[in-house]
Amino acid sequence: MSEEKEPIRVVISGAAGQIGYALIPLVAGGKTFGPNQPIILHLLDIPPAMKCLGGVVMEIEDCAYPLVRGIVATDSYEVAFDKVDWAILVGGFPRKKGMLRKDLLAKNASIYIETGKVLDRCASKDCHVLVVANPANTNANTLSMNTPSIPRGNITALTRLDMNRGAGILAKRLGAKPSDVTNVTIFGNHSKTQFPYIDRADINGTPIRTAINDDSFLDQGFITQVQNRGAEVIAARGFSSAMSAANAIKDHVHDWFHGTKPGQIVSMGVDSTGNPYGIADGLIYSFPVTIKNREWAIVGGFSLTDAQRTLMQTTEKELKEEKDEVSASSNL
Ligand SMILES: NC(=O)c1ccc[n+]([C@@H]2O[C@H](COP(=O)([O-])OP(=O)(O)OC[C@H]3O[C@@H](n4cnc5c(N)ncnc54)[C@H](O)[C@@H]3O)[C@@H](O)[C@H]2O)c1
Repeated sequence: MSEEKEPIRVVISGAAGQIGYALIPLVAGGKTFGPNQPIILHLLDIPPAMKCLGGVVMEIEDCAYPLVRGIVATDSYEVAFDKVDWAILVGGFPRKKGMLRKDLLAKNASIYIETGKVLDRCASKDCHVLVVANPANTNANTLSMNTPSIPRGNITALTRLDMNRGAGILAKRLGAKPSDVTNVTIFGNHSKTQFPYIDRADINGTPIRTAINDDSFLDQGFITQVQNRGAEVIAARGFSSAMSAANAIKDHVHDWFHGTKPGQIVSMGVDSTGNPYGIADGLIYSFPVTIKNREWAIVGGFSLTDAQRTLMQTTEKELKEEKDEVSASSNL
């Protein structure tokens, strides 16, 4: 009989929210870290959400998950981040009606400065961090500037949902299985400026451009559809994507933990410093990556037309502006 693995500590912030409710069953049920990896769940939320979080804890207990070896539910950052190995940061301040982007950035910057400071002090020095809360790339960058003792490569932002959306749209158009569409790439920010790139994507070995045979759709309609999909879900449901966001978090963390398969390329918001695409250093920008031993590497050499380079620069410009706005609001 093989020896049981040591449990790892996994914190989910914003655990009482919509995404938390859809994500916890995936993490607790072994879909992220695998069916043999015991976990201790740390669940963080703010004081007004503690009653609701108490109900979530009861439900986790009632699921009797074999892998869950402990639950810590708290509104204290110090308790939540104590010795954690993985941090999935979903908690943040939502955009309210009439709120300026500048104000949203400043509000979340203050949360992610504090989160970074406490994480740096309390978490494992090899803590792997995924930031989900929007503006995800910029929150991840703000956090990283406040975690000097955690490697910058360990801080990432979620763009896997955009990648999955792209694969889903292409598969639907082809009447195919989404899992047959591989290597759709997201460049840039998790926002409406993101650039979904399909010239390395294929379906069962056939390039997507050949299979779809409609350049005007691929170079325009498809891009706009992926960029606007989140807003479409909000307009229909009245809430932002939660089931699909949780599923994408599961995919991101699963591939980071276990590594990518041969030939598989995934998208993650990662440190842009030294990237092979000429994007400015010091951003958290989404690139195509492969992953081995829990370290990602950017895949270079994608061929790009001038129009595609312009799309990459548009989303880069937005990230630079967000970074500057955060610096101006917080003297980072
Ligand atoms: N990157 C992506 O692909 C992606 C996709 C979907 C949603 N999102 C973002 O994820 C975030 C969460 O979405 P949701 O639908 O679960 O929202 P939600 O409002 O249902 O839940 C957010 C939770 O965070 C908590 N929270 C607020 N401030 C906190 C803080 N300082 N510390 C800890 N917890 C805090 C809230 O109390 C709430 O329980 C939002 O910012 C949303 O825009 C990102």
